[in-house]
Amino acid sequence: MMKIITSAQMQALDRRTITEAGIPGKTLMERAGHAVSARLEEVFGSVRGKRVTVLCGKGNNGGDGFVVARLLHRKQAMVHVLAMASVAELTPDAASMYRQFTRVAGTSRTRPYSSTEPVHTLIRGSDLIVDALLGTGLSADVSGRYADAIDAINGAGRPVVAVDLPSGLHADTGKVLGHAVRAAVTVTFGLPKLGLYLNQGIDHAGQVTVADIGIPPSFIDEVDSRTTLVTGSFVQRTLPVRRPSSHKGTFGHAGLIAGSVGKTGAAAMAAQAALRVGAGLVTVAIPSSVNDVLEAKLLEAMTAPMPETKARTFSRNAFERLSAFIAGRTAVAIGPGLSTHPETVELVQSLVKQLAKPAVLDADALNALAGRASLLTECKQPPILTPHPGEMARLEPDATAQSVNADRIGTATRFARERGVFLVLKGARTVIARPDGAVAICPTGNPGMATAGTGDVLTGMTVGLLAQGLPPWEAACVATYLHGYAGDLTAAALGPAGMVAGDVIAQIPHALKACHEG
Ligand SMILES: NC(=O)C1=CN([C@@H]2O[C@H](COP(=O)(O)OP(=O)(O)OC[C@H]3O[C@@H](n4cnc5c(N)ncnc54)[C@H](O)[C@@H]3O)[C@@H](O)[C@H]2O)[C@H](O)CC1
Ligand SMILES: [K+]
Repeated sequence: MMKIITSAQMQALDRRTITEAGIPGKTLMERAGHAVSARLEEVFGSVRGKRVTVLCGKGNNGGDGFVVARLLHRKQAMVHVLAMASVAELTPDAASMYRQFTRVAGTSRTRPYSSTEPVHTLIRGSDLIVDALLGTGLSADVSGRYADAIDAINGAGRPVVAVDLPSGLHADTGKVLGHAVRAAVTVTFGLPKLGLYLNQGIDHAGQVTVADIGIPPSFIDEVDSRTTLVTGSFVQRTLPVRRPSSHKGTFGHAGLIAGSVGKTGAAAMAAQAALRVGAGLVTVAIPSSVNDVLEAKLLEAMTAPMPETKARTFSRNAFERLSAFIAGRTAVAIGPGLSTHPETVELVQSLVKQLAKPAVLDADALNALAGRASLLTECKQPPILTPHPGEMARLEPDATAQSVNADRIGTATRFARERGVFLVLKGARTVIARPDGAVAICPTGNPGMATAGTGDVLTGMTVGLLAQGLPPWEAACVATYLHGYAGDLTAAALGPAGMVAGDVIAQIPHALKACHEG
């Protein structure tokens, strides 16, 4: 995992690196510029012959921009720099990089930014735009020429690469201070900043990559941050290993308590997802009258028909058999498609109270706990809850989906600590919290996943990893990352509008393979 930090923490790391590790600020700036230039070509291809407009602020963010301009000029891009400040107003490092740029490109390649038609035309005529106006030094609402520049960038409808942060975005809160650049790609330096993963930060940052610019790891270890980013390397080293001697039993037996009349699809998708993420065996406990329907949908997964109500949902008479069902599994998931029939709600509450297996509680199991979250402290093992904001609001007194989304990290951290559970608060971006107060943010996923059933898929993937022996924290983080990764592969292949949950299931093996290979 990678620590996520605030701009103040980044600035302190910057200062320590320069003063204690003796790495000059200009070296950091040069490395930052190289990282942006490399990422720009990785995403958009060779810059040779392309018109690239670099907008540079008066601080070190602007300084990074002058480095990018010089590097792209050397790669035969047609670079123009629009400077917000005269060289006399620049920070010393930025001024030095400005002079290095004009030395190789000539002063004709740079001009002062002005809110005039020729400048706007130049921006609109770019193939690519580099935003080096403001970074962690942003300290007030953007106005005046900076606001005009940001609006001109956004109005040009051209791909934008943001240096460290999209200008105008608050590094700690992800809030837009008046005006903010909408970037296709953001290259942030040292460590990820919280604002890139919160609120409007997600829309404005685009694809975020973190560039290593040589901050000493010991300094990073000393930063006090309880928030981390789930990374591909964390997933790669945490995924279960399949040794040649492995057999079905090695990968556990996942049990699902799911489904009711009209909602067998949720059970089927969760079961398929559990198998696709590598569980050895999967059995679905299902109300008896819809058992045959479910069997028709499933090949590899088994089913266990259970006593039901007249409404064809789990009945309280299923309690003993479901308790034995849970005892016979490596891990269980309760919830997809259960319905909120009063008898089923009562049954779920009784099962949760005596849970003594690694477990996932989702969907209608969470709805059964509405107003009864105190039952969770009776679980013998802390379960993983996977609410979306609406389900989260029902678990919390006086909460709404809006109030949950207004403070996603705080809500998830508080609930996980108070109830002693692992909490996956779904949404953009998904937040994973654990009983000791630590919290992780998942960088994968996209709006195409806002479609019926993707929650059931995540539930299946999570219980599938629990069944393979991953502890709850690792299972929750890895399942969420893989789920979002499979969703990203699906959106890339089918487009975000037309994709459905079943397509995400089909991409799970590809996401797994990509994460294994690193
Ligand atoms: N390890 C790293 O993170 C590195 C960071 N670098 C880059 O440096 C910037 C931070 O530079 P700084 O000079 O502190 O501030 P900015 O360049 O972000 O801001 C410039 C300047 O702008 C003024 N300002 C603040 N708010 C506004 C506003 N609303 N409107 C207009 N002007 C505003 C304020 O005076 C600032 O000083 C960081 O983001 C990185 O890009 C290093 O160069 C490389 C290593
Ligand atoms: K910027």
